[in-house]
Amino acid sequence: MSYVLGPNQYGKAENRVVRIYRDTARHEIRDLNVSTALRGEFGDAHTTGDQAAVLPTDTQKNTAFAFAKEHGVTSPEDYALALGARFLDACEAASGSRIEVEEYAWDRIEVDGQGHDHAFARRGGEVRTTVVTRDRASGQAWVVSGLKDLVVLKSTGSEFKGYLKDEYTTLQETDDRILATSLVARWRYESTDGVDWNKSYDDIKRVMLEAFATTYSRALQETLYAMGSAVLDAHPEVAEIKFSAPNKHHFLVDLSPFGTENNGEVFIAADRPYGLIEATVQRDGGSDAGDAWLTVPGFC
Ligand SMILES: O=c1[nH]c(=O)c2[nH]c(=O)[nH]c2[nH]1
Repeated sequence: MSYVLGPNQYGKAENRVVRIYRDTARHEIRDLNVSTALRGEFGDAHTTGDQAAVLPTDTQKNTAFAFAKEHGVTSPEDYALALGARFLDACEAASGSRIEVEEYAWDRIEVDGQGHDHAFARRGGEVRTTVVTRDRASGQAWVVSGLKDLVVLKSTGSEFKGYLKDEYTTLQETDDRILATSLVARWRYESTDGVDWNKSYDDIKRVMLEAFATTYSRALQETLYAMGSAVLDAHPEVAEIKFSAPNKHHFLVDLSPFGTENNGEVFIAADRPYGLIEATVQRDGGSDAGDAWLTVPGFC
């Protein structure tokens, strides 16, 4: 039997490129998932192992990040056209390039009726949840309501420093980082009577978003505590609130090998592993939770 190489292409899939425009205090964000591929005369790479014609997928990845700064992202189309042309220039063996871009849209978080300068919520929105538990013997009922998949991001106003260090610590302290999470929050109502559930939900969400946007963050832990305290302050009908918040890490990309500065403008959004920060904010001497959390998994 003899074989010939059929259709083939290669590239780097799903580069999570986050471009922040921060020339003024009012930041802009472009959040992309970029997949690149080249096709053409790459037979030798497959059949003889000779990689001379191959522009590595690692280089394609670097180019995707460098172009987010050097060319910019005014639209997925314009960025993809530029990237695709660059690969044809850089790789003679390529007869074609294919750039696929998915863009995640972000809306500014509203604070006092105004879009915040550097705090955003991902468009598409959250899922509202409730768990109601009833006990026949006592006749009691508990309502635990909340939300999940509320993806929020601050492009500044967040630091992480002064933490414990040991011989395994490599994390650099930072005064300015992206803070992002996909929030799960659940709150227990004091009572099942006299609550306007829809109004309460809408305002608790508003209060949480506003606290996220306006609290300078020294850690996600501090931000969660501020959000929880703000909810308890504004909503006497809420007994306690629990959060589960993955720290969606955004790492600054080193563009210096390409002679390009990166002043907090281009990040790689990593999906795993992630910090998982979980906390309860409750009233001092607050009411007994009874069975409220018995069947609610995933919280400490
Ligand atoms: O907000 C944070 N809290 C942490 O506990 C932590 N740990 C870490 O590595 N980065 C962060 N960020």
